[in-house]
Amino acid sequence: MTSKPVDDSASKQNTDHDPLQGRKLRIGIISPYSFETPGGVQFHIRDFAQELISRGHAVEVLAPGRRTTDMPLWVHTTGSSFSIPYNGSVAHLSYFGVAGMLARKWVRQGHFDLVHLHEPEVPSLSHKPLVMGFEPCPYVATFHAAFDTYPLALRICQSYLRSYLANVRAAICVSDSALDTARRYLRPSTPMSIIPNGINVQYFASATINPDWLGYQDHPTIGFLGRMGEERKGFDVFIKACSLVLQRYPHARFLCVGDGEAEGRKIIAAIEPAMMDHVEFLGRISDEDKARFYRSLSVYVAPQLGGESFGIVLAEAMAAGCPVVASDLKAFTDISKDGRAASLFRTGEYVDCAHAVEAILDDSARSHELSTEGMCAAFDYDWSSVADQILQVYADVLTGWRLRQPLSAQRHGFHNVAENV
Ligand SMILES: Nc1nc2c(ncn2[C@@H]2O[C@H](COP(=O)(O)OP(=O)(O)O[C@H]3O[C@H](CO)[C@@H](O)[C@H](O)[C@@H]3O)[C@@H](O)[C@H]2O)c(=O)[nH]1
Repeated sequence: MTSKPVDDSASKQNTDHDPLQGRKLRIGIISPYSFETPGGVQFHIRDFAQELISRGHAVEVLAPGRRTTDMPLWVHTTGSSFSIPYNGSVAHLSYFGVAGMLARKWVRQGHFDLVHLHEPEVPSLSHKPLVMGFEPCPYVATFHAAFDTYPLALRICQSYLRSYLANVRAAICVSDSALDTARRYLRPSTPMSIIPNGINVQYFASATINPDWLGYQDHPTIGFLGRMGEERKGFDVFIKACSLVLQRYPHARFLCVGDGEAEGRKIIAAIEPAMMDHVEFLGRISDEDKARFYRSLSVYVAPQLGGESFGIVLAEAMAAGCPVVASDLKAFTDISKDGRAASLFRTGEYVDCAHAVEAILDDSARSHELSTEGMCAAFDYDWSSVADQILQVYADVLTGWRLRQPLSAQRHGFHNVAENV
């Protein structure tokens, strides 16, 4: 799946040239979620900010929660957050008290050319500048969420959100599923583009193998990565499938990365206690180890049950050349190029999942084919092209913004960069 404009008014995608023609921007990015816990949106914002900085743009990020020592200096935090269950996950947000005032002050003092809001429909920081009717520069929004069942709370708030999101000048949706979400809140006239999440392909492709995690012939290693305690991540499907694989491959090892070991153990105890001796919990690992993990596995399994807007984990594993077995969710089917770049099984069907894993372990040619196809497909998601596509949206928005300014402001060079785009 590559970037594509959703309608005629959507921005043109062009990766052949610098969309900003050499201009450097001051960009503010607001995350709805705390950076204290790992998550797809936070990783996306962090890596995109790094890509922009490497291209010479000035970037500041505002997020809920507290600062931790591993956060880059350009990440600013509100100092506190609260947790709520959201789309099958637990989200750490800032909304009440001084959050709105902080967000407004941060936008005003940042003197940004453009502010990029992530998931502005979520009651958190990225929603605040819109609610306050405060628009010193244009707002672009990225929609990440995909819902299997649309939450009642969001349905109730739909018309309220529609009125506040009217100030979004362009929307970016990470997939078709995220576009369905965005369409509920945005006016049809808002330009919307589908631009996927990004990864650094080279980082994964060149990671060194970890001999401890390396699978070989009759001793394969099969991996899971994600929050094990969240039902939608499908850890139970993984465990049940693994117990079948173990019957064919008694020396197989099952390596599990991510938060939620305690919940993971409870799930195993409840459904397949015999698997306890064969599952190894590696906990939350560094990004470097994550790349080495994917590089070393015989097979990576993505058994998610729903609520996945994109599936960044598939793209990561594919970039590392790891054969992937994934549930046939819409977003995963798109990334897998309809099953050519990853082997798909019916969502939730652990027997199918086990068969798909065994088909790869049984046949080295199949394993090699998936590895090669996956690596090729992963290039669609490399930051080099994903960032170009986002910058093209910025360029279009800034041009439109400049045209909206009174002639006197244009003449005096206000919104300096927009003027030159
Ligand atoms: N280093 C490290 N990274 C981790 C770990 N656990 C998870 N991650 C990383 O965290 C990111 C998100 O992983 P998921 O658990 O799969 O996604 P999510 O937070 O539910 O993300 C949602 O948004 C993404 C971005 O739009 C979507 O891609 C995804 O499908 C989902 O909708 C991925 O880059 C994944 O590698 C860990 O222990 N260590």
